Amino acid sequence: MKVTVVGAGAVGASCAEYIAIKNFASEVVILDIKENFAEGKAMDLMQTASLNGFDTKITGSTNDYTKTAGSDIAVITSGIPRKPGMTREELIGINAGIVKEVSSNLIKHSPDVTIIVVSNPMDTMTYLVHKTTGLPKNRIIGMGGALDSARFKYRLSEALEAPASDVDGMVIGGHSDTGMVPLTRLATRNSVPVSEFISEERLNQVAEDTKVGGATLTKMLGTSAWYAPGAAVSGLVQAIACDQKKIFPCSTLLSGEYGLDDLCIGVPVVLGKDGIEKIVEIELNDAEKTKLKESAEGVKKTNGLLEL
Ligand SMILES: NC(=O)c1ccc[n+]([C@@H]2O[C@H](COP(=O)([O-])OP(=O)(O)OC[C@H]3O[C@@H](n4cnc5c(N)ncnc54)[C@H](O)[C@@H]3O)[C@@H](O)[C@H]2O)c1
Ligand SMILES: O=C(O)C[C@H](O)C(=O)O
Repeated sequence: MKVTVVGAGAVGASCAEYIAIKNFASEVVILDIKENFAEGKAMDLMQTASLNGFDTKITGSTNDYTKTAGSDIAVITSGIPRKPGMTREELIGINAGIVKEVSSNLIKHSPDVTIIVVSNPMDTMTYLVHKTTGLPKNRIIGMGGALDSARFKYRLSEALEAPASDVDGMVIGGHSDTGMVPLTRLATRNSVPVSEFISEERLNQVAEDTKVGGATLTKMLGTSAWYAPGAAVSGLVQAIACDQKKIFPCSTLLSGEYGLDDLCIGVPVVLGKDGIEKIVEIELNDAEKTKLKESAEGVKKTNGLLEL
């Protein structure tokens, strides 16, 4: 199993590190445009192999896509991150060109690749890859919901004073400060609805904190987060590489599911060797349907800024 990670920055390196530590891939290639940067990150990571006990071979490449040839999965993290006070949508001007060029280069050398899009604004970048590459829809996956759901579980665990491993919950909708839809009604602590443990007001606070999870960290760090994003991407890569058939909320092209059409947005999907093997349509209540519809309108507005 060969995995390419484009972008050797904060998220790309974190993602490569988690993939290696989980030890399921034979090879990870990291590619960046900055001279020797990916090679340096790869060497530094390889020097953790004996310490962390993995056999994955990690190599770096300065913009040489021949080294990525035959990749089964490619992760696109190249592009600029936001700074405090910015929205993800403001990154579209620079990142759209980068994502378009990178996805085209990847496919030239790996025609059967499954692409995971991370660069922001992620739902729109995922849609751009659909519009410009012609890859089948099951092989284009946007990562946002897996991260947002992890942040939701973190906030729930805080509110419940329980370990995150005891908590389950999912965030659907667009990966934006206003568009996320944390499904509080369906969140559980060891199968018990969380509403049995905390007030509606506290649960609403959990949802609001979840939605601004990325912005909160960007304010604290001066740039956006990387550990949880890297871990979330590695979870998707592992689900595909190991044909796990796990459900994650991912950004995928909808054609009527959830009453939505011609956009990529986060909904639950089954991930396995064929990428997105199924879109799971769960029954939403009226309030959730309205929030998802509003979120979709926001994503479509950003998609409208693309020069296709
Ligand atoms: N979807 C998500 O959940 C999520 C989470 C975190 C970050 N992000 C996004 O991921 C992106 C990367 O964030 P980061 O913190 O790693 O940024 P970063 O600046 O640390 O790294 C980005 C890297 O991309 C490289 N790059 C730029 N243009 C390139 C090109 N054409 N080809 C190859 N490499 C190129 C840069 O040289 C840099 O090393 C940002 O757009 C950020 O908003 C998304
Ligand atoms: O917040 C950001 O801009 C980066 C990423 O989308 C995140 O949620 O951490």
